Amino acid sequence: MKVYYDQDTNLDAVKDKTIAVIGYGSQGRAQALNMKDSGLNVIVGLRPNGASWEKAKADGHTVMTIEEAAEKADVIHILIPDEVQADVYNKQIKQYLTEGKTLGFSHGYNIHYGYIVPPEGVNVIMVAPKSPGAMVRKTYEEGFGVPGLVCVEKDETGDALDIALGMAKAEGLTRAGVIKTTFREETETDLFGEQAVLCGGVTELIKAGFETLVEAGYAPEMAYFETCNELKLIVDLIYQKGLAGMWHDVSNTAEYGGISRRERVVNEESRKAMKEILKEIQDGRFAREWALENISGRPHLNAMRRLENEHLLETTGKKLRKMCGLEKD
Ligand SMILES: NC(=O)C1=CN([C@@H]2O[C@H](COP(=O)(O)OP(=O)(O)OC[C@H]3O[C@@H](n4cnc5c(N)ncnc54)[C@H](OP(=O)(O)O)[C@@H]3O)[C@@H](O)[C@H]2O)C=CC1
Ligand SMILES: CC(=O)[C@](C)(O)C(=O)O
Repeated sequence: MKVYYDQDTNLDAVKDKTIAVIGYGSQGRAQALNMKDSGLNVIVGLRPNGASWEKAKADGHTVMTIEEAAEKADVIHILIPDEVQADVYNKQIKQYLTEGKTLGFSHGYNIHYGYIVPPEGVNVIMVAPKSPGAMVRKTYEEGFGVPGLVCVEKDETGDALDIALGMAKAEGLTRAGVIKTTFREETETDLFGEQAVLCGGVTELIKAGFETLVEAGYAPEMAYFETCNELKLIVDLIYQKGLAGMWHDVSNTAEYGGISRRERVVNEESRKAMKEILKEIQDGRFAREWALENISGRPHLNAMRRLENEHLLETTGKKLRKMCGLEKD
């Protein structure tokens, strides 16, 4: 796969365009500030009575309603939650998508599953940082960036890829490296990652390890240190040096014990479950389930949030870090 870096990219295709960032949350704030600091003409489209309006104004942005921003912009970059994008698009954006404009996303979900169907004559691109928004901003301010993906679903003007790469450059992503892929690949791999590995898999592993130690009589603080706090340090090591580098840096005891026992934790059954999770993403079962959950007011998500927040890890983490001087007020 081709990786695009700073030296391969320029801002020519975007420097004279007005870019509307719709939404000012995790991604919206980070991407709007980075593009603005890179000299692009950014406007922010929000709902007037929402929490983001004042936040975006305080950050120095030109803020307006979603309709006004969509009408004024050459590029409309939708950075609101996936589950509300189709409704907002159909009611507040679609009518301003005139020929030659560009519609942008940071996740392929609504285009891939067909919840948003843009009109003819409009570019459809993706600029997707592979990182939470806060790190998109932090690394940019530190002079570097996070890696990202770009996609071109439709190129009506002949420069859709240049527009996507220009936005990626202005967001700092090409400092780390940007890969060109497709809406299908980004959607399916992103959903799989957040379900089976990053958010779902890892939190279940942490909770299972934490509960095993606490139920065996060890102090929650000890269990937290071992299964959560140190996990970050090990993952940092993997991020910097790869799996081999991490095994090199930990003790021989950890290396022997870890490699000889890990398949009793993540085993054939877990791998089979991962394959099933991916199949549900690929055949649309997850998307339909998530759509139904939202139509019915998110009863399951609300219940899961309550249970998750009552978990020992939520109360022990911050309190413990403060007790140990690892976290200031
Ligand atoms: N979170 C992440 O780290 C990543 C997210 N993405 C993708 O980026 C996109 C944005 O995600 P993310 O930044 O997490 O989203 P957030 O949940 O952080 O978005 C919050 C923003 O959306 C606005 N908003 C919420 N609901 C509505 C609505 N019904 N009408 C108008 N505005 C609304 C909020 O405005 P208000 O203040 O008025 O409520 C706020 O400005 C998604 O496609 C996501 O998949 C991609 C990579 C990483
Ligand atoms: C940070 C990221 O890309 C995630 C976890 O997939 C998301 O928040 O959507």
